[in-house]
Amino acid sequence: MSIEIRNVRKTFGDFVALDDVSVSVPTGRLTALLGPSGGGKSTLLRVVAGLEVPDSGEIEIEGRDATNLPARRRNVGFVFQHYAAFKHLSVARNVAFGLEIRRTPKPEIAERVDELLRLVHLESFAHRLPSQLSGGQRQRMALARALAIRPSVLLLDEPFGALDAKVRKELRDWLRRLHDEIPVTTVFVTHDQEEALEVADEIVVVNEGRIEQVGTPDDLYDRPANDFVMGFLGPVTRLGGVLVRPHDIHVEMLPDGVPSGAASARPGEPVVGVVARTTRVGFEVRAEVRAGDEVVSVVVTRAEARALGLAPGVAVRLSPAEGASTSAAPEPVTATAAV
Ligand SMILES: Nc1ncnc2c1ncn2[C@@H]1O[C@H](COP(=O)(O)OP(=O)(O)OP(=O)(O)O)[C@@H](O)[C@H]1O
Repeated sequence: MSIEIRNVRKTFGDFVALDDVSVSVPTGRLTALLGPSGGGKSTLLRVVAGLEVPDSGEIEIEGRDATNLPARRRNVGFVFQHYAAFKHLSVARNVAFGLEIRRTPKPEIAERVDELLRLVHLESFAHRLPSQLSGGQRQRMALARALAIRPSVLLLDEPFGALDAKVRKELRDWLRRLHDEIPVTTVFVTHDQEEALEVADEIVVVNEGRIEQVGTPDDLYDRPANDFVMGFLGPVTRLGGVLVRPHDIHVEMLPDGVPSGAASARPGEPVVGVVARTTRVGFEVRAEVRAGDEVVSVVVTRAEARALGLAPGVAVRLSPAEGASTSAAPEPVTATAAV
């Protein structure tokens, strides 16, 4: 394991930002800290970087106790959402900065900067000032700068958060490829579940100062440890007392309508209801089915919707599809999330 976080507690006044957090970050992997705003992701990253001192607990980096090491001696590279470049220095000098303060010999610096600028596809921008770069290019420069010192771990705090959706997506793909090329142990913070599912090898779900679950994207999506993880990783709907993903619902038509008294199914049993509304979004059809007191969200493909004759007013029987992940749904108020 590259980073071991053991029983870390961090408070700000009365507020508990991290509550006895323990997690291991595997070597050479791309790990996402995922969770809602204010959950403690950035605080956890900052504790690992040495920018925040925990009240108690331990941090080990590459087998070495780093709990009391200052940030500059932890050999970590760090990139923030709003990257502060040296405005008056060229891109190349910004990338070289960490090496210059470490008194690395000049020819070695020049070679390393060339290599890094090639890696982040900024070789033709070496002599520009940061203000002459786009937001995405600036974040790539920030990554090159963080990598310059050959850190044993790379910590990224919402590195693409401030960019527009298209650039964000491009950078996300690029980060995945970059990591495959140079597999430095990398931890990045995101509140975007799609970003975590797409990019990370491993996801740590952080909420209210605690770890909810650690696993691969598949583990978390298919085998969520609890309702929170299930709801956070993708849309869920309430179906007869359980939570299920809207596309994991098997739909059958009831040509004779809803049998009387059939709406009160027990948890886990099929539910019958009437389609209230259908909406086509791209290749999907989303349907709202009114079943007793519940409104169930269902997603099927256009072809399925056509084959079934799914339309407002028709009666259907709904059940979790084979192999669907389900979870108990204790709170009707929050159970039906937007699809
Ligand atoms: N220096 C500080 N002083 C007081 N409270 C703080 C400080 N830093 C963080 N907090 C609080 O700790 C909690 C966790 O913050 P943190 O930034 O770690 O959350 P986060 O999960 O990264 O959220 P976001 O996605 O919004 O950045 C928040 O409620 C925040 O207000």
